[in-house]
Amino acid sequence: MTKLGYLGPEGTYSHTMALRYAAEHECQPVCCYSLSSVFQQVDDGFLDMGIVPVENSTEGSVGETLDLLLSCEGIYVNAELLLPVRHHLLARPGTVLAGIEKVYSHPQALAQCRKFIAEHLPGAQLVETASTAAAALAVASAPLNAAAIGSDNAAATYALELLSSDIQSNNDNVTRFLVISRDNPVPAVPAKTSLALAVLDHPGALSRILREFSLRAINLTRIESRPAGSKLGDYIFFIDLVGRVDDPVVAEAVEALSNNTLWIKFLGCYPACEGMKSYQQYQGSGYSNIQQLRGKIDLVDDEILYLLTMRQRLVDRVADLKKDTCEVIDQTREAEIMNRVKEQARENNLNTDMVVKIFRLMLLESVRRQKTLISASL
Ligand SMILES: O=C(O)C(=O)C[C@]1(C(=O)O)C=C[C@@H](O)C=C1
Repeated sequence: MTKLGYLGPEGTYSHTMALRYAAEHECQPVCCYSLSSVFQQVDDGFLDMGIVPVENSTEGSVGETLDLLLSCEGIYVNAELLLPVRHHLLARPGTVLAGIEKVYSHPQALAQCRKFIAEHLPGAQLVETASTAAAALAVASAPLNAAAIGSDNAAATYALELLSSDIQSNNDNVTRFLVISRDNPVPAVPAKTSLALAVLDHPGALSRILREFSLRAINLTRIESRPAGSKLGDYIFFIDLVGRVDDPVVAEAVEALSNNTLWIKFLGCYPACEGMKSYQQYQGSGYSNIQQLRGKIDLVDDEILYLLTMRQRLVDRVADLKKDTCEVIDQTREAEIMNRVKEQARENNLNTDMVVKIFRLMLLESVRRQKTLISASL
């Protein structure tokens, strides 16, 4: 039977997720005692798959999972799963709410149930444990004045009762898990693709990377930075995008990233989870029909207009500096600009006459605008 590793001990939310996945996919959950052990055992072939938490809607990313995804060669993401986090107050049979003096749980779970504790257990001592499962285990052999905060699965695992259900302050608290394995069959659409990349250290590199996606209407559902572990200020970016890795538009964007990246690592392509917003927004991409192409042309036009606006703002600032001399036209600078753009036009196989006309028009407009601004300020 297929073996699925999860971060134990039994009764953790990872265990709950593993049980749910195993029920649907006929596999056997295997308890591991660290995230790196899940990755290592998948890599060694002892486990076929692993299930690992990657982010929580309240607490943010699980950095260790991201680091392991990056450092383990030949391990890919095959699925994403969402688990709504439901905390309950667990206690041994016979315990009553009024008699509880100690509450055990992981610090995050205690924090996430702050309102309930303040209202119903204001005098109780809070005891922090390594996991919600460890809290349930402690309470299973404690006197009847103790309770744990954890899942219904932890209650079942350690023969505890639910004294109060759904005691979390935020009902939208969700943890996202990834299923990892050694192979990565490209799924049917809708799918997501995860990448990690190191951005070159020059101004604008990150914005150019993001532009390659926005120009192609590729929706990024997540971008996360992690320290590269080398020197302070060096970061690695983790990107999740909506689209299959073999979609020509996605492939073209990834190819275009190479000008601004040191390296790119493909982390996996997997079905987009139905609960994710991005899934509902997924329209499909491509270059195959006129609507799709016109949509992309509109995005490029938006970008041109945005850049014209940015250029105009800079020209206005130069006008400010020219107030004293009132000499607006700078022939040397204009020649420099024209030479540069002509060369780039040739390199990019653009009609140089057209590019020259556009830039002449822009420079003419700069001069007109600067003259108006300067005379208005005098
Ligand atoms: O660089 C300058 O001095 C500017 O005023 C900007 C600018 C331009 O639009 O790029 C505008 C007019 C000058 O003749 C040269 C260049």
